[in-house]
Amino acid sequence: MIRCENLHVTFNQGLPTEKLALRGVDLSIEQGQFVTVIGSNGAGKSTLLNAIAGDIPSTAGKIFFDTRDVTRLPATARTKDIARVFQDPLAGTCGSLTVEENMALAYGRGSRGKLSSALNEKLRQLFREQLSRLNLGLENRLDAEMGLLSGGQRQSVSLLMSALQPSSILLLDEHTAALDPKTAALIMDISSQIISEKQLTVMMVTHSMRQALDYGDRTIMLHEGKIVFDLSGETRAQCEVKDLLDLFAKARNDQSELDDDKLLLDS
Ligand SMILES: Nc1ncnc2c1ncn2[C@@H]1O[C@H](COP(=O)(O)OP(=O)(O)OP(=O)(O)O)[C@@H](O)[C@H]1O
Repeated sequence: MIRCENLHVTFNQGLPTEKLALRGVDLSIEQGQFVTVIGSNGAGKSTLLNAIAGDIPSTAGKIFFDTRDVTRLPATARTKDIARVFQDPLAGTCGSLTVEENMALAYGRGSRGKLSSALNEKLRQLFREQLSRLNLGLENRLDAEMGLLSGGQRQSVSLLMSALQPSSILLLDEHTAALDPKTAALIMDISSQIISEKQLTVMMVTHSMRQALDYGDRTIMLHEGKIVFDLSGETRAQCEVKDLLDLFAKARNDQSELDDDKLLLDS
């Protein structure tokens, strides 16, 4: 379970550039729940994920994993709970290491110096099995340098790597946004399989309203650092993309700006 209580994040506090990115987020996500997170540019979506992962310190409020108060724990102390996949395929993997070395790191086999000895045939077989799920032929390219793979291939490996970790929380930050539609669909398909196999607690940021409604069991919308609505159950099941846009317009009380908003992308 993830619980945020009155979470605040302020950047550049006390400076002319001060920015209140999160302004009192209260959110409780049950174990195994899959929450899609939407909101316009600058609404605070990535900041919320970063604060939960411990990459950004909170200015006020608390964060709990189950009953553990992790608010003051650094990101390194949260990695056993959290796996992440980012928008940028380069962000989650190391380009100068091979596919199997990257996967071994995710598997928790230590530093590069120890990688070759840690990589045994049993582990390679596991990696091959995982990679074959992608149908991209990567199971035959374990020794290829990650930097030589395409963005989509690299993102696919990042996703599989997230599943090799023993974590219970998966944070997806627009992880299909940089991919072509076919690869994006493949990644979403594999994401769904991994999430249900491992019964993960998931937060997925997306700019696609369609994706926000088609995946998961709850949708929250952030606006100016606050949750402006929270949909689940029958209300969400009945909700269409147009209804989401209407709700958003009401929350912002500013219909006119919607036309320019990236949220209108409905891919
Ligand atoms: N490191 C930082 N320093 C200063 N301001 C920041 C920093 N990171 C984010 N911000 C600001 O905080 C606000 C929230 O940013 P955030 O990246 O969380 O938005 P977002 O909802 O993820 O937007 P997008 O959809 O554009 O990625 C924005 O105004 C942003 O400019």
